[in-house]
Amino acid sequence: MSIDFDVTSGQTEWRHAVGHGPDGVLRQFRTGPYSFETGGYLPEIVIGYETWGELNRDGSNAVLLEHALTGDTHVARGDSDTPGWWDGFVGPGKTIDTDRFFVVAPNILGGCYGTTGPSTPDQAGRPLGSRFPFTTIRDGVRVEARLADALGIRRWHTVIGGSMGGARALEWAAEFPDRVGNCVVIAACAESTAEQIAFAQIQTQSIRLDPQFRGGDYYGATGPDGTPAPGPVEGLGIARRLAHITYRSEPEMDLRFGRQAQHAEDPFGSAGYDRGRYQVESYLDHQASKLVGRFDANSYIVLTEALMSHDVGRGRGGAQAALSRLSGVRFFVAAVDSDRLYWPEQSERLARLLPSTPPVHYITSPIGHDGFLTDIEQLDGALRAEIFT
Ligand SMILES: CC(=O)SCCNC(=O)CCNC(=O)[C@H](O)C(C)(C)COP(=O)(O)OP(=O)(O)OC[C@H]1O[C@@H](n2cnc3c(N)ncnc32)[C@H](O)[C@@H]1OP(=O)(O)O
Ligand SMILES: N[C@@H](CCO)C(=O)O
Repeated sequence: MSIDFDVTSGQTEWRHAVGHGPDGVLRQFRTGPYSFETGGYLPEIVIGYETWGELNRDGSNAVLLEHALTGDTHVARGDSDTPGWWDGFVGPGKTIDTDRFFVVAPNILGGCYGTTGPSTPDQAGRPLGSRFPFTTIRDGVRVEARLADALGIRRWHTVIGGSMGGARALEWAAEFPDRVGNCVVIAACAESTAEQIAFAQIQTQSIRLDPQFRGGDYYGATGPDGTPAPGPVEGLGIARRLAHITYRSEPEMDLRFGRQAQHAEDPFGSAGYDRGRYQVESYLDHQASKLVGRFDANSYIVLTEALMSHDVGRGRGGAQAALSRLSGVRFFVAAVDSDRLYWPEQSERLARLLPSTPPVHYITSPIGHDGFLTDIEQLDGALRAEIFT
């Protein structure tokens, strides 16, 4: 499918300059036309990204930091007013020391934080919506390589990410092994498993089955009375509720919420009917409402399906063959011990398939998968000793 496309017609003032301005401030780069792995095409892809620190003369201190599913480019506060999602981990004197390293964090292809995605308008100003091509993690990496070229980075000192960010980091190593010095894969695996795909499918279906989804072309839609339609917020909210359960552990939820009512006066019928609200329901409602307020439903589908497609061995003779070729890349593999979405065994398997069979480092946390966000500082010592020496 060919689409006339003009990123300048969007609401955002697009910036074409490449390089870095103030730390932690979004910039955008036009990469040009792109043919997707499974056959789609767009005449222009823009990548939104933030940077911290200075690239040294030989370009050897560049770190690529890949965010997770609903993450964004704002990893650290930098010169901005807003804290980043890995603030304790990236910054002056921190594990990824921005006094020493030049850190680049791009929004993934298909996202909604500055990079071309389904909400990006075409030349006529109409969001791409359902016309946005099927996207893989590999597609995302390939367009990021163009950003690296433009920034003058031939080889990354390190590519690092957690969860989907870990899948992106691994795919970078497999696709461009001579461009990755170190690869840090946290709470991720070699290929999405049947269970991960199953959880993901329920999420994408809950959005698609929302009547407000309108086949993906819900932008600017109005209701029968002419007022703006809400978009598939109910479906997106259900997707986030389910996803969030997988991001947390059963013991943590039980300890935090148990069977407690959100309000002491809430009635609890003996059969669970005619009741008030359990605390955990209120918590999930809150997580849903927060995501709905900050994320585009089509991007959620595109990125979830990209993650379903994650398979480092696809087209490379399988995971073992693909990974066995990566002897020139130093790997650091980490898992969260209580993760029930990316089970530690999957990180152990990934490590076993790598030529160097590195040990798996553990984040010890009762939280579950989200421990790669809340407890990342636990990797400080090992990362300083092995990667950011
Ligand atoms: C690598 C990446 O790029 S990933 C992107 C990073 N960002 C995100 O993931 C954004 C989504 N956020 C999250 O997933 C989480 O907030 C994390 C993982 C970042 C942090 O987790 P935690 O600090 O453990 O947060 P937690 O799960 O306790 O949630 C706290 C929220 O729940 C609310 N909450 C707690 N109990 C209840 C309850 N009974 N009823 C309603 N709300 C509740 C808190 O008020 C708080 O609200 P706030 O976030 O609006 O301040
Ligand atoms: N909290 C993370 C979990 C997925 O890794 C996110 O929303 O992206």
